[in-house]
Amino acid sequence: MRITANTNIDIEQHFKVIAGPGAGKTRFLVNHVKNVLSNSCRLSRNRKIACITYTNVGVDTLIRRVEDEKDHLEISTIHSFLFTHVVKPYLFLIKEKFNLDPAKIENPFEHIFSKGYYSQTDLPRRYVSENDMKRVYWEISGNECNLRIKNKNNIYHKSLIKYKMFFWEKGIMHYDDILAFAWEIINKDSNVLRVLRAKFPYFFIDEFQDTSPIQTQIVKEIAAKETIIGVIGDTAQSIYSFQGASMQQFIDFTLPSLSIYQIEDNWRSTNQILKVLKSIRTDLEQESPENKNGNTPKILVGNSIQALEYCDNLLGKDNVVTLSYMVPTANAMRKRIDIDNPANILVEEHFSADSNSKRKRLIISSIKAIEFARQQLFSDAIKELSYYFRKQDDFKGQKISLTFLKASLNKYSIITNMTLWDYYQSLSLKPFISISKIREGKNGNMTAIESFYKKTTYKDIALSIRLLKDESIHRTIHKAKGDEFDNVLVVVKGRFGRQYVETRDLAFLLTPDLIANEDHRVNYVACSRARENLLINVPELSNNSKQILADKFEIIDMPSP
Ligand SMILES: Nc1ncnc2c1ncn2[C@@H]1O[C@H](COP(=O)(O)OP(=O)(O)OP(=O)(O)O)[C@@H](O)[C@H]1O
Repeated sequence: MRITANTNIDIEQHFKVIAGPGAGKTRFLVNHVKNVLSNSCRLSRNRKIACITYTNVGVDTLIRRVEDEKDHLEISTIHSFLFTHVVKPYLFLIKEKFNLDPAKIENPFEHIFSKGYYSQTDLPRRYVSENDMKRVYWEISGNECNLRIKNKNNIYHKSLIKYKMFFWEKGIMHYDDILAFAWEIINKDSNVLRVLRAKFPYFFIDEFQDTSPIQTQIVKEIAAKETIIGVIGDTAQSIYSFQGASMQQFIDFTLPSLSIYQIEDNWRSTNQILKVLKSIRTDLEQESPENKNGNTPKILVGNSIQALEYCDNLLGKDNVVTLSYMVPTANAMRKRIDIDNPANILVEEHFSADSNSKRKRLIISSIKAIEFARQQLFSDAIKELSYYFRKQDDFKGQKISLTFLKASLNKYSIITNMTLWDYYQSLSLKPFISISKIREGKNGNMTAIESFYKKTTYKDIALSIRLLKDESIHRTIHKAKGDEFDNVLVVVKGRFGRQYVETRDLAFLLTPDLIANEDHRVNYVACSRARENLLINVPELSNNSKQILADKFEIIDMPSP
């Protein structure tokens, strides 16, 4: 059934809302929450509405929009919700199965591959590479939840569990473990579900297209009694397959007497931007109900920093949000450096040549902290650093961290141009830092570690740093999901260390296929964030493509740098 964002639907019926970008899904959710708050007799101080959204941006947007009605609401990401209400309080139920010490387990972390732990497992080196370990995920099959490796048919569950247990023994739980543990717990003791349903008579999930199979399974188990489930999403915005999500999950999702609603229209973007969006996506004829008119979208061909300067001149400095596919590109835009073919390397992976984990952790944390502080994320910066100085001041290392950060920010223009070697030496001169010496080679022959430190720059590392919470104007597309901006510059580059190739990297405009191609969906999400002005930067554009795109875009060549 077709509805609008302001329609009041039956509050005691499971529902699924399907709609394109800017249709008002978040607005619908806010409106529906208000409707439930006003009309439900099943809420109290201890019985709340759970609002789950996939991103921190989503959480913040909802909090902002629901304003002062937050008391009967629990707004969080699915990981944070399941950690707080299922895993943390009931971990003891599965402690034997996974050899866990509930007292030790802290907040979850991202999985960072550990060579040391890997070498202690019986994982067959010939078949499972270190790189494969980045694609480990949990999968439910029948009555079991098993660890698997994406794109591998063989099941290495027992060996993978052994690897994971090394982390758990140290109190380190990964984000994906939360879902598996939550599933194990609710299947171990039905009382957990009973309590959960009693606490949350309504359970709404935004951005449901990015839900993984385990999450869907958990939601269905909650829905079996009492709790009303509502899911909202858009298949064309499914961009988290690397975390196990699939758009099919959203398409197939059903519950007994589920009502299905559709919201059409696009309230966000101008007709000119909608023309671009419609050319990428043919299954949806979105119109602007207010018939918003604006500027023709632009393709800026050439150097990305010149493109950014062009935007500054056209729309005012810092009035454009740049959206990039990869973390290094977003960081490079922030630092106003044009980089080609960024690779997708985690900071920790850069340091594989250094086997001294204490030294490399301190160096990595210090760089992370400086970069967080540069983005005004001071509490993240201090959290990252204070551990190392915890015994050296009366404030658990926070005072020393602050002094370090202040001095580093003052000298940032020098630090950012240092080699890692010089940076490491500047750290070792600080009286409150104790760092073990790097062994140097003899007779002009550098050791592997020395060579890495001398050939890598601080800047190389800084470009790979992911901000935990990114609300800056230079973001990755994934971090901009659910958000909207007046002016957007989508920065298109070669990716994963590959040279830019127009037929592949600009295919989302030239030969779009949102069903089969996640990269196209990611770029579609980027373009659909723009309210007034959409600009796309590409390194080069063939004459043929210029002709194809000329009916939707003004094409502007940047002068040679
Ligand atoms: N019925 C409406 N009347 C006026 N403005 C609306 C209406 N619905 C939505 N909007 C506005 O349109 C913009 C997009 O709405 P919203 O963020 O809810 O869309 P969405 O469907 O969640 O988008 P996306 O999936 O792309 O994140 C917002 O600025 C919102 O205020």
